[in-house]
Amino acid sequence: MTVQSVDTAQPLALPLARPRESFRLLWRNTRGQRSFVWLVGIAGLLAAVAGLVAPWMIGWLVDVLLAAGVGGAEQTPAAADADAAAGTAGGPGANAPAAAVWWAAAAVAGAGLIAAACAWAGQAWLARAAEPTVAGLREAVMDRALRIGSSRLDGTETGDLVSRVAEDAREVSQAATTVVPLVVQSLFTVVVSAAGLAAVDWRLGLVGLLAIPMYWTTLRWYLPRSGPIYREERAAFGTRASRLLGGITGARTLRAYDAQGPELERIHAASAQARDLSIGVFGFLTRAFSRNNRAEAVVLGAILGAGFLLVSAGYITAGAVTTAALLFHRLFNPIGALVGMFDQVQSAGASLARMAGVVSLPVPERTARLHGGTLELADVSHTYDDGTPALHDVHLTIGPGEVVAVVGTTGAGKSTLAQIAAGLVAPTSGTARLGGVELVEADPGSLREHITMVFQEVHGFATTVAENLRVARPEADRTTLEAALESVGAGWVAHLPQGLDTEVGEGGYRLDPMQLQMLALARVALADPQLVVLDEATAEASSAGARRLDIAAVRVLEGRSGLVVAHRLSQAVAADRILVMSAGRIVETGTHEELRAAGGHYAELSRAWFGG
Ligand SMILES: Nc1ncnc2c1ncn2[C@@H]1O[C@H](COP(=O)(O)OP(=O)(O)OP(=O)(O)O)[C@@H](O)[C@H]1O
Repeated sequence: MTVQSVDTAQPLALPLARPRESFRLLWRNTRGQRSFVWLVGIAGLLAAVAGLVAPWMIGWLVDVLLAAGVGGAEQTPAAADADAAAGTAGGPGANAPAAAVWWAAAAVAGAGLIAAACAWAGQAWLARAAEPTVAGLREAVMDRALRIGSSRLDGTETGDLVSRVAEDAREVSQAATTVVPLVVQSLFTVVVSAAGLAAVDWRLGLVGLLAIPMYWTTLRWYLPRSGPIYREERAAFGTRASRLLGGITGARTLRAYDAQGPELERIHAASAQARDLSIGVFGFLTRAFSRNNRAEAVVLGAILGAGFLLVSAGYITAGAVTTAALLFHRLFNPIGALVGMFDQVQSAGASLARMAGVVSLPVPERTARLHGGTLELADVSHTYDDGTPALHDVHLTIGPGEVVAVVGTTGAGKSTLAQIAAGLVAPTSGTARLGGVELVEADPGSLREHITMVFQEVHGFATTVAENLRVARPEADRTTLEAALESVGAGWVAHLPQGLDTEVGEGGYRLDPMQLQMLALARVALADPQLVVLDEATAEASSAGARRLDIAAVRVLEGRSGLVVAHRLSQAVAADRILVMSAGRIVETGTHEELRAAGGHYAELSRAWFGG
């Protein structure tokens, strides 16, 4: 049994991590991949810098051509300086403009190749960094989810926890491999191009800054609207899909009643709604981008206007203005992409915060070692987090080798008692001890060695039968596994397609509930604990199967103490003592004969079950 840590002092809702904690967790999980993270950064920076070459070269070319008198333009003083720098001063020869064009073309092509190589390498390195990081993150969440108190897992938080481990991990993983590369590349391009713009001329750089408030206004307009619109569209897609599926699966019934018409109308209505919403989303995106385009047109116009004045005043060359305008133009796509991806980044950030929230849950230190002995529950009461009372002042002692059965109506508190006896749930008041040591303080490994619990719903892990058994004892060899199976009468495993190596669980060989229960009992034999807690372990099987399971349970209990939650009275008859529970209390105690003679609840149940 995997004994989970117990912490009753937790608040009910699973927490969300703050952005800083989320980032720290993410960074911690990049351990081992950091060199790839840096390489991604360097490749992104190089690609962005290589992207500066084209605007720069075109600006230079403009100056060279102007200096050469191509287009009949007059040379400004600043152009003359540039000319000197370009080595074409003193009157260009006939070949100078042509050579400059060739040089510029070669530089642009070279830079393009470098940018492409960097983008390709960056993408490959990012995959190397992101996949193990997200896998580590998922494992960290899973690890914590398995170690926090099982009372939390059984409560209202289960769904939340499952969605954090499954959906949020998928969201983060998708973002890491699709959105993050684009965001990183866009950010580098924006920063490097803006720096390039300021380096060309600080005055033009200042004019370029005008774009920031304009983009900001677009973002403020876009963000609050985008989330609800996309959510509505996704919900409409979901409705359409389920309507279509319902129509297909129910086709025979619809035909039988000749009721296709109304169902088709409903499908049509759902499709029309999804279509209209998609058109609306398209319109919304167009409006968002047109706002961006407006900002870009205004600022580009301002840069050209300011450039005209600066060139006229002789401060800069026409080539510099060309470079500045092209650099500003380079911002358009990445900024558009950043705005478009903002809500995806936000949603991935929210998922990361939810995952980090699980990892931040404290797992209390438990160090006490158990040494076996008598199980003693004293004054035990339990109320679940949602306020449901389950147990009231329960006293129970199970000595070494003693088997106690618990019977009672549904909701009487049997399972709660079993989980407290197994150390899986901490009672809200009172104590549960084994050999004088409190179970809630016992080291999980020590608890696992001494107490094993079998639940009614036995899980078959998607792996081989052998690995399913090794959950209880990882080092067990095949002979040990076979002996354990034999001891519970599960010889049928040898007749499975690949015997112990048969894959079971999701997608594998389908084991029936009785077979799964037998594997669970074989696990108990492998774990070899002092105390076994069986919670309705045979309730699901058919009567023939139930008899075989009863025998297996009796064998597993031989030489051990046991607490058996018995749904069928036949399970309780052989017990040394029987407890009858009602509304969270133990109302009768005794052997089968004593309780029958007493004429109380048990006698009534017994008459109904066995007759007479
Ligand atoms: N995780 C939980 N969160 C909140 N309430 C719970 C939880 N588990 C059980 N309860 C409630 O506690 C009470 C006792 O339940 P428990 O499962 O211990 O009874 P039981 O005798 O084992 O019932 P059954 O035979 O149906 O399994 C019931 O009212 C039940 O609804």
